[in-house]
Amino acid sequence: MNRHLSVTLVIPARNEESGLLALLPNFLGDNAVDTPFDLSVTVVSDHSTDRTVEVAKSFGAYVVEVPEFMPCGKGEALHFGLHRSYNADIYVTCDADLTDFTLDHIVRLVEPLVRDEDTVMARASYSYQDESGEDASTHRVTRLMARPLLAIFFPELAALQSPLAGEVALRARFLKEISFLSGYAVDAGLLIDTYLSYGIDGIKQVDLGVKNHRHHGLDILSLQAREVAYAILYKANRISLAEIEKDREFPFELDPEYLN
Ligand SMILES: O=c1ccn([C@@H]2O[C@H](COP(=O)(O)OP(=O)(O)O)[C@@H](O)[C@H]2O)c(=O)[nH]1
Ligand SMILES: O=C(O)[C@@H](COP(=O)(O)O)O[C@H]1O[C@H](CO)[C@@H](O)[C@H](O)[C@H]1O
Repeated sequence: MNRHLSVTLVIPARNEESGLLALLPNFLGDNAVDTPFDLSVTVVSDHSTDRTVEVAKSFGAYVVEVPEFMPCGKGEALHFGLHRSYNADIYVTCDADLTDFTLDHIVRLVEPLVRDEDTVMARASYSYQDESGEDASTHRVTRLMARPLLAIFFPELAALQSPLAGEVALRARFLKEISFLSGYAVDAGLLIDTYLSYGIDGIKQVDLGVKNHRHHGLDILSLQAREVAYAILYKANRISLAEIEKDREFPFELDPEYLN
């Protein structure tokens, strides 16, 4: 890798002050000197009411705040943050609640894009087992809903271990070509768009071992599952935008006007 390559890590964060306190020291501050490329970090505060903004700034991250007029949502935050970040060759995204996502993980996610021009997306692949080797209560939306539904409509994507993981490296030129879906639909939307444009060979998996992160209860997971199901059905042309929107409070496919 080389120092002329610019990489921007974009972290959507809604009330993540405690997550960021654990995560940001992994690659900002003293650890920043070791990057094999030019790395900048953008934290996108999504209507946070805690100290997310102050904590991110205290580590030297570039902070953008989703404007009041935009709805909350992971897709909204990523959409806004990616476009408000400094120009980079490669963008990496990660969730703010990961406890042991490090500079090494960023380097490993970027590597397939550096090695092969035809790779557009490199995505984290995590174990379903915990450190003791037991099947863990993890990837619940993935295993119970997303992979079975992908197996029906996009079988090649069902073979991915962690098709919803938020830890992804993306080539900048690809981001200019795609639309963003709102809320938790964004991860599945980006994945399927990449696949439809570049095929399975455009996507590489990077084994990052065990993922340690906060686990939501079934109420939030059920909302997540619905949004991811919408994304898969919509991209499979099995459901229309009108059908989705009558069941939602905000747009499913994000309006580029949000970026102006
Ligand atoms: O309305 C939201 C919901 C989530 N997120 C961020 O999106 C990432 C993933 O969300 P979450 O942790 O809820 O998903 P999980 O990984 O638990 O499925 C986190 O950094 C959140 O702070 C956000 O910016 N806005
Ligand atoms: O992988 C999954 O099934 C869900 C829930 O994860 P856990 O069961 O709490 O490990 O989490 C992912 O899906 C979300 C919706 O697409 C993404 O936003 C998260 O980044 C991802 O961790």
